Amino acid sequence: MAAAAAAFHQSIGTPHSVGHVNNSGLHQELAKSSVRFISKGFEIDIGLSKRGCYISSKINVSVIRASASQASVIDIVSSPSHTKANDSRKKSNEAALILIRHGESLWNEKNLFTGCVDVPLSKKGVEEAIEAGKRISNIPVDMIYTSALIRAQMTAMLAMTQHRRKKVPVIMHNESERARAWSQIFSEDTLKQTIPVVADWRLNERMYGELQGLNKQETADRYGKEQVHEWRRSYDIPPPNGESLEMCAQRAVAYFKDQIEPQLLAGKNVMIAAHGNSLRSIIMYLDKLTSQEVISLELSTGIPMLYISKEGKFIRRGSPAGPAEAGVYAYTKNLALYRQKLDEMVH
Ligand SMILES: O=C(O)[C@@H](CO)OP(=O)(O)O
Repeated sequence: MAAAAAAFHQSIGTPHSVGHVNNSGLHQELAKSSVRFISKGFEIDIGLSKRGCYISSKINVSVIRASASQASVIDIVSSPSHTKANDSRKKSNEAALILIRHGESLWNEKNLFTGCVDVPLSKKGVEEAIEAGKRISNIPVDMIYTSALIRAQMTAMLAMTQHRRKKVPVIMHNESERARAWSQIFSEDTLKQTIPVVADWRLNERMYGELQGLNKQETADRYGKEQVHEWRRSYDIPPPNGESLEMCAQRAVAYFKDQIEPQLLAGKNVMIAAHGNSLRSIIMYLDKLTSQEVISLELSTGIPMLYISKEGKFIRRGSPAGPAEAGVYAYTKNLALYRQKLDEMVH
């Protein structure tokens, strides 16, 4: 039953245009000198330099170069008897990694500091999760990691309701011997049609200490905007009795390196549904951001981000635009083939 494991994902980059900036759920951070937007496959930095205000954008050229020499995703659609495809996958080190910040929660809606308080998605958050699922519905997922918090788990599960492959995400219960034994699956065929979901507290939102449950605006009015900004967006200054981003990054990145990266290196396609700060930590590691760069990185709720893991490197591919847009899935041959197989299954 331990076989009920496995899975990872790839990401895709997209061309960018300043014209897209305002319509894609982008978030803006009140950074002191610069702001980075990440959405739909492009990055835009806006900031102040000695010469005035600047705007710069980035296309990852490796996106274009990233070819697809392997068939790592094909066998996920094909029957298990397609051993040739399976062999190809073993040789391949390419895998997709999808990151999704949970949809809006009931406390995001109320503008409350949330941290590790376990609140569910709002109605809008449910819709965002479903929309995120549509965007990734043509991308293979072999394994899902979420935090221990319901808003991330709801997001992962709702997103998977939209996936065209129709595998069933199943939460792994390894918290005790009995939990493990009682959640076993006794059919190999059924098992093959499942996606293991591993929930771990190390992917949780950073613990917000004594700010948890407080209104963000009221806290700013009371302690001053500067102080609240320092608590929310400095790298190594924790809020009262809470975790700094640095502390959050220590456990989230350690978990990524220990548990998730080996799966990617084995060619498994992975989705991670987590939180603003645990994902910023992981992106800091993937994109080799400095502590200065990460503090101005903001992630929108419910927007999937894709990376390709290849030969130990992570290539940002942005965010798939939607199931109807074929182009975004063709950034690697593997993703295009996977989608083609899905299309063939339907027709
Ligand atoms: O309240 C929280 O837990 C987080 C994420 O919503 O807030 P912040 O934007 O300050 O990181």
